[in-house]
Amino acid sequence: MPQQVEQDGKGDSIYKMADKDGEFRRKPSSFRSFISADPDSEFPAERNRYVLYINYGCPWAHRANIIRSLKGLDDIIQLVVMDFTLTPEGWVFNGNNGTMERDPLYGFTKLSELYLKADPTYKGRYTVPVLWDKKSETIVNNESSEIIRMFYSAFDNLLPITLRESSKPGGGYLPEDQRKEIEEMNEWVYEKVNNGVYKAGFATTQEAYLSHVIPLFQSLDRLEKHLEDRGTKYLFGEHITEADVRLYTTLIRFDVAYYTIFKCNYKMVRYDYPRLHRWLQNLYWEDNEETKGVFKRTTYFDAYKEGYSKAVKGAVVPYGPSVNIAPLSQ
Ligand SMILES: N[C@@H](CCC(=O)N[C@@H](CS)C(=O)NCC(=O)O)C(=O)O
Repeated sequence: MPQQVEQDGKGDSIYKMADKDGEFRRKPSSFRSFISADPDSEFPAERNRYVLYINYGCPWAHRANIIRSLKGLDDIIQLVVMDFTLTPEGWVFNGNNGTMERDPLYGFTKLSELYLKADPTYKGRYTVPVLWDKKSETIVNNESSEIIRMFYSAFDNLLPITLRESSKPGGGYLPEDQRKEIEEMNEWVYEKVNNGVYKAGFATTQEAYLSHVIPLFQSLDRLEKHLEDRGTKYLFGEHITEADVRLYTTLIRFDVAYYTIFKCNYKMVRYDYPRLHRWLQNLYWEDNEETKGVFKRTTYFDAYKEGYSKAVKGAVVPYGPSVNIAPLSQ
């Protein structure tokens, strides 16, 4: 019996994501501490003290991976990459797909071991991303929306001036003057798009599926209109904000994985949403001051196709599409 399923008692298989009523409900994350620039805090920003555990398939882990590199924290926060195939024992280290054979810190083979080291009484799901503190040997935080916010500025004193939020022309990844608007968008994009694809994909009744897939496409229409009305390169102007990062990790998986595997097939980004498509292409292909080539470098299409196929319990990976993302000239 898989450990996770035993713990939350939700069914006979880890692959069964929906509750009895056919609805998939993502559970709140449990570890919610913050790294701080204050040297006297519980988790002070220090070089080589923290480790980010991810896999390349997960869109929430992808957010954290993108911001880690955009912020120039690659040499400050260690990255540990696990296999993207969900097993009956949860996420594992196995050396597959170019990932690590064992946890480099403790030699663990399962992510659950890390959670239980942090808290032997832990009863939740063993999710990525995880931000680990090597000094106090515990999980600082396992909620991506909070991990990325720590990365924006907590380590700024350790970074060259140009990489600090205070020197960014647009005000950084969460500019104070746009914070309200960005947070408003975060809310519905999370509910209807980021998590909407999962709620459609893991639904086990027609009713549950339709109740999520329809609002998903209405929200993509709304995002397309937002870009049209604003006429800006990114969602909130000429600089990347967290709204762009949070949407990117879902849209880059859309045509290659969610469209087929999660049955989100009413429209395709590439054919039906010209502005979102161009926005996505710019983020992926451009290598400039804004993107630093990080979006492309952290994108793994094969992991999306294979990882999601296995997560919905089918071992068969879709053959297409023939082009993962069209070049910028198209
Ligand atoms: N709210 C969390 C969600 C993280 C999450 O659900 N991650 C998925 C992978 S995409 C996971 O690890 N699932 C394993 C499981 O639920 O057992 C975050 O944003 O960090």
